[in-house]
Amino acid sequence: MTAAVASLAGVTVDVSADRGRRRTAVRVLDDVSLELAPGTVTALIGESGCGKSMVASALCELLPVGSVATGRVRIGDRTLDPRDSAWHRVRGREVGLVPQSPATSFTPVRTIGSHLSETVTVLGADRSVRELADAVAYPAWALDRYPHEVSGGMAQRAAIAAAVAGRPRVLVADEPTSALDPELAAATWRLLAGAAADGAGVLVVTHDIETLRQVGVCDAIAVMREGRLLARFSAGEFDGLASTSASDAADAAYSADATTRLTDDEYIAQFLQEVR
Ligand SMILES: Nc1ncnc2c1ncn2[C@@H]1O[C@H](COP(=O)(O)OP(=O)(O)OP(=O)(O)O)[C@@H](O)[C@H]1O
Repeated sequence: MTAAVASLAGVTVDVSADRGRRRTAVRVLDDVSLELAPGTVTALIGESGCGKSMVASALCELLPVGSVATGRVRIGDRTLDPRDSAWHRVRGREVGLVPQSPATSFTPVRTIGSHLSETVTVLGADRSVRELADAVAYPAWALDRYPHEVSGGMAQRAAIAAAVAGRPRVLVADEPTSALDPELAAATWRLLAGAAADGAGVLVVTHDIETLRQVGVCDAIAVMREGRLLARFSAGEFDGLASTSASDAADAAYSADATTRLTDDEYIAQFLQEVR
């Protein structure tokens, strides 16, 4: 296998939470190991609250304040501690993040063009604002628009333009299609696949595995449950399982009583069912 462009090795994260009058630590990631190969798109899936966004945050060191992380994060040739000051230079340049709500992640008092211009300057990007806009099919006439004046799809394109400006070797997108209709979702997946075609290792957190698979740009699928990474499949393995032996387990999982706790295999089978 080609050397990974990013990896998590045995990453465990505890965040502190209020429990009545006491503060307790809640484990949100439990010994997670994951590698991203260059030129590939990996989808991270699993039920709500299982820790997908925490994995994305760990790859950018954007974990909640007060969280305690152990394990290793490697980006390119660097192994970074969670509080390493080098993260300031790594974010944007080596790891790009496409946020879940691009329209609200931009400052409302500045235009999209102004945001991209600042990103280009800060990162010393090798493409102009116009070139970045062209790369993601963001219309030049809309660079003077404020974030609230553009559609969800346009805001998403602008966010991807900002994330790829520094030509990061790792691109992390947290539910980038959650507010988009299927057509715009497919266009977003293709843009992210374009970053992979340029050599990046791309991780997408998504509940939209069906559209992603339909577009045919997904190389690997990792399944999470309760802070653990249960399994990682190549797209071919996933398709094979979805169409054959897993079907029975999926049917069993779907018909299981709501109070019945699924086994890990049944849990995985639920997701196979979605793309069958
Ligand atoms: N800022 C935070 N502070 C404390 N706990 C948090 C914070 N963000 C998330 N959590 C907790 O961490 C756990 C994992 O959350 P996470 O957002 O990673 O799940 P997810 O799989 O991305 O969910 P979803 O699909 O609903 O976005 C959950 O128990 C959540 O309540």
